[in-house]
Amino acid sequence: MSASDLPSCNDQPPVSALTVDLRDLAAAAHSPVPQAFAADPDLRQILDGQRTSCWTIGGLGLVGFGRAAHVVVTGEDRFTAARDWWDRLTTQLHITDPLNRSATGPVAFGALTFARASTTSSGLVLPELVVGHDDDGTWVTLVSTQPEVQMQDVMAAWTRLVPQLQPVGSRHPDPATAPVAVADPAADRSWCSAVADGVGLISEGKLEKLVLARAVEVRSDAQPLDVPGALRNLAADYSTCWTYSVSVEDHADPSVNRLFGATPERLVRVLDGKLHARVLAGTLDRASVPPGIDPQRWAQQKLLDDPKQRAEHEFAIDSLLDSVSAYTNQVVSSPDPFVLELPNVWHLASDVTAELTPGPDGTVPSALELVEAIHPTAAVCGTPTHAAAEAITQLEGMDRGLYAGPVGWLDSRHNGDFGIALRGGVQRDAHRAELYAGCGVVEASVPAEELAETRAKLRPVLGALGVTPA
Ligand SMILES: C=C(O[C@@H]1C=C(C(=O)O)C=C[C@H]1O)C(=O)O
Repeated sequence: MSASDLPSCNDQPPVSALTVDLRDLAAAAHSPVPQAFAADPDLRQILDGQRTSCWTIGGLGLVGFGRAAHVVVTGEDRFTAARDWWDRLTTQLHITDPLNRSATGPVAFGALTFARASTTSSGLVLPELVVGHDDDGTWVTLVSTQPEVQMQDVMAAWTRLVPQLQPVGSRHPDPATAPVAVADPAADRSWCSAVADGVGLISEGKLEKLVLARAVEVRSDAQPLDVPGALRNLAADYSTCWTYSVSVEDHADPSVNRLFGATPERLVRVLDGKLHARVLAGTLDRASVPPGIDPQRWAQQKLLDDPKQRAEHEFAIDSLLDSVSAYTNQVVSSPDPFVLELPNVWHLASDVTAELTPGPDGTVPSALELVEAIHPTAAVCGTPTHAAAEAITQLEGMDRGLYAGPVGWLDSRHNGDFGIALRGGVQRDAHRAELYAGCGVVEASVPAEELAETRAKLRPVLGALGVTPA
């Protein structure tokens, strides 16, 4: 299925977009922008509300409010259909953007399924108002159905859509009414046997690596799940990860099928003709350090010096380099991975940058084009890709939906930033969410250890939701 004609959801299509510098907006007479925010525009202060889209890291990034248009796409051509919709939409918009740099002007938030055969909706959302903050400044973009947009319209939209400032920092609900993770020992056992089957396929030479994941259900009977609160907690406690939230479908109840989490893995960023990626594969639970051992030495020994972890990482980095080779003549990647420290785990990580080669028309490929070329890497699928994807379908026995798919944003100049939707989940309704975690499986993998690794990866999002540990 492909994107249909504009508009996808609203009766009236957006026709214009205006970007203003936050300083100008805050300085205008009767501005609704709090002076405290103008002085310190840490986006985590406005990361609230039920209809918020976000992509933030340490207070920088983008937060979107409301919905001016969206597109839902599925199937193998979901990337091209989304791209076509966005190109058509932005060509038709009258854009006033004096700042004219990455992420200013209209931006869409997007989430796409891991598998082409998934029945889950992929898509893009163009929020009505976006607040952006990077090292060079802070701006606000309003998308409107009116041909002429003024500063007053941006102020009115701010008043209507932007929540009250919240202090940055994590807060957790009362343990007495905390949500619970539904324990399912039989599902854990069958997941371990799927891992053993995966190891079997590798031993038979059918695969070299595959990534197997499982889902955990969280329920909150006493009160609605606080997903905005979880986003604020993740953004505060995991400030080196990208906190994301996108609702592709437009449900009257905004909690239905909302994707959320905080990922440490950047699939691809396109910024002014350059590509950036952070590949992760190889994991160590920080809670596993034996007493009396220096944690840094332990991490070095168990990750950098361990052939199993290095092999897992090698597959992931090779798959990325292979898929970007057609788009660049010059790739820079450190010869050895480094150890990335997160509050819950250490990962083997490699940062990659590349100069994109312009096509005959002088433009470089768009972020979404690269996302399509790169997804799925062996960090979340396996090697060889197609055989691993088939094994995942057979062994996991679930539709991954948006988990492990690309999530992020794109602008109208082909810039964008996409991560892999990990360390999070999908809220199903006001009282229920499904969270996901997976691990790379190689010949030396031990099922019980992989199960423990998924638990370590689930800790951040469970903690952010206030789930009481079992
Ligand atoms: C699959 C996940 O994580 C991926 C798998 C990793 C591994 O196997 O070591 C590490 C980081 C991610 O690339 C997940 O978090 O669900």
